[in-house]
Amino acid sequence: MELKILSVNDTIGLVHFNGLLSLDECAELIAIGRVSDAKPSVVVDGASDAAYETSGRCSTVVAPSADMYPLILEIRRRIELFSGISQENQEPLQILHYTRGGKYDIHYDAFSDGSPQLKNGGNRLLTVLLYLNDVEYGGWTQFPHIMANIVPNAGSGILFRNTDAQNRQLRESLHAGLPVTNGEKWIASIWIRENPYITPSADRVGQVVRRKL
Ligand SMILES: O=C(O)CCC(=O)C(=O)O
Ligand SMILES: [Fe+2]
Repeated sequence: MELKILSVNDTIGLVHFNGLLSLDECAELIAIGRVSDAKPSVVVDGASDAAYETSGRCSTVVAPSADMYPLILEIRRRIELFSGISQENQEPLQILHYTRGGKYDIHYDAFSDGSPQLKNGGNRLLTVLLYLNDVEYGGWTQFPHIMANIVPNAGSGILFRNTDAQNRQLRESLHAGLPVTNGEKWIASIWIRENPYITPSADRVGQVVRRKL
């Protein structure tokens, strides 16, 4: 693995890198995404803890078990080395697929004060996004406060901070996945918590999913 740093922004510790995954590994993750039972992506409501589908987040998601796929275990290990934060603090790796028009409107990954989600390992300190394919056009990850636009390219990725020194939402970490204008977009995402991640119990997750358009 030969990691190259392409650019850095200090305000949110945004590191744009290349080479954490090989192109073959990107293709393998996409293949895992294709064979898995993908569901519409959801957004978690900070106050109520409900997860809901919304037109503001238009993609499908799978979180394949790391026990089934050695590559996913290996990626978790690499992210541990790269981020300097224990693997235990990582939420499960998600593979996201956006088709044409797919997007994720402007949002914070960190939870706001008082969110019940904070009980599952504290706040989301860091986000790692791995771009798995070249998008024909669009699908940039945009950070309006720091005026950064990241163009998704296979094998590249970004890491950034979501929280300030008090582990509260960092204003400048606001970001969006802009609409895919042409082609499709595959990414893998991992959120890294303050403390070891506690998986919410399956039946609770099942209960909170409801449709809100
Ligand atoms: O698709 C993107 O570029 C952004 C994804 C994102 O912000 C997220 O999954 O939290
Ligand atoms: Fe995000």
